[in-house]
Amino acid sequence: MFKVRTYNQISAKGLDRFPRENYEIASEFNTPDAILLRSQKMHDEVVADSVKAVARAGAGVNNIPVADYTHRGIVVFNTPGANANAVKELVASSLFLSSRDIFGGMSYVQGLTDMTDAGEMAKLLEKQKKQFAGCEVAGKRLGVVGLGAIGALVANMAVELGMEVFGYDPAISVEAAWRLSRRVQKMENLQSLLAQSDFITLHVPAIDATHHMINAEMLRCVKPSATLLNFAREEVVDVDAVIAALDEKRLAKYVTDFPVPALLGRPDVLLMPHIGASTAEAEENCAVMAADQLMDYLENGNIRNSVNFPATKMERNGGYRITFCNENVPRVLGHVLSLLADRDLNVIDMVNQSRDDIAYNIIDVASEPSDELLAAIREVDGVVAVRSL
Ligand SMILES: NC(=O)c1ccc[n+]([C@@H]2O[C@H](COP(=O)([O-])OP(=O)(O)OC[C@H]3O[C@@H](n4cnc5c(N)ncnc54)[C@H](O)[C@@H]3O)[C@@H](O)[C@H]2O)c1
Ligand SMILES: O=C(O)[C@H](O)COP(=O)(O)O
Repeated sequence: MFKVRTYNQISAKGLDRFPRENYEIASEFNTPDAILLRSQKMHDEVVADSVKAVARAGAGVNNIPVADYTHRGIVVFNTPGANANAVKELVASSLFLSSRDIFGGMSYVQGLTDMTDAGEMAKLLEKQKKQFAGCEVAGKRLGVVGLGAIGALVANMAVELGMEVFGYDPAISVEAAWRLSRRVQKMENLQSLLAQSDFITLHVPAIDATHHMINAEMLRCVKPSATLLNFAREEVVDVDAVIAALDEKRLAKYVTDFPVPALLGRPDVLLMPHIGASTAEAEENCAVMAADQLMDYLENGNIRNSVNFPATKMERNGGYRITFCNENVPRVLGHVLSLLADRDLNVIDMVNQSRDDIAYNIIDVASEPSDELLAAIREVDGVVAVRSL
């Protein structure tokens, strides 16, 4: 029986993937085999040595101490692209909400509680509507920073809206480049993108390289009429620099899914409570994908969509499966294979993959590995974690 500890609100569709005859799912377990979460901050959480994997039902993993888990042999998964459409749709809404005074107009109408005569009201609205006029997004320039799962959808959507679209992503993957409309123009640097965009939308992960990538210096490049949209993470933007730019009319508007108190009460900001991925569809997609990846790892040792371990898959063709991960240094695999040979264990099939400092191995053997063998593997210099499946 595997125990999966959940944090946050995980879609029931995802939880239903776990067959209850093999899995116990609960938000309280002292020694779970795996953790399934969304935005729960794990940096200060004590995670038991029993944990073999952590699945993030979502994209961003900055809430997880990934490097620490890697050293402990804990595989961290995420669900690339599973919530991208939800974010794209919120960005589309935000383009419209920031270019037209939809909120202002709606609250003005709702405030006319003293009116009783429909004719009078219609006359008043026709007279007052000019205060809520705005602009169209068609024909405007959108700069998309980060062209991964979300950025590419946003860029393509904006092309369809008739916008002129520019993209900046120095590390774009081949698959992401294939997904991108040919009408998205490639920018060589962030400053050039910022200088010509009417709207700038950020879709990069929160990593060291993107910390405060929008800062005072970068904000000096933007047009005073520009709107900045941040649906990526709070850390990507230096919010003090944004407030200074808004105060000095060097930036027109800031729209973000990551509000801080200093932004409250300003007419030039639109603040949302981190709802980019909060649709039934996205929550379901993420939870199902995360659950499937976790089960394949717990039951078969296969790794798909991990952010710290190499993608590894080996079909099961009978026999008994041993998996182990080790520091990515010479002789560890050879040493483990010699332990198998010493015990006359025949290898049916094996795979060895590495990623940065970590290596991961699946070995299928003809007879059942003993506890003594597993303990001997665990003792090999450089081995971090061993399992028999
Ligand atoms: N608001 C929300 O609810 C919500 C929902 C989903 C994701 N997110 C955030 O959006 C981020 C992106 O999600 P995704 O699914 O598109 O991820 P992704 O990994 O598919 O794409 C990220 C892209 O950013 C690019 N990139 C990295 N560093 C860059 C840099 N310095 N400059 C320009 N581009 C850079 C990468 O090359 C990649 O193409 C997530 O990491 C998460 O923080 C927020
Ligand atoms: O990185 C993500 O996937 C989003 O920020 C969504 O976070 P959530 O799952 O907490 O809504």
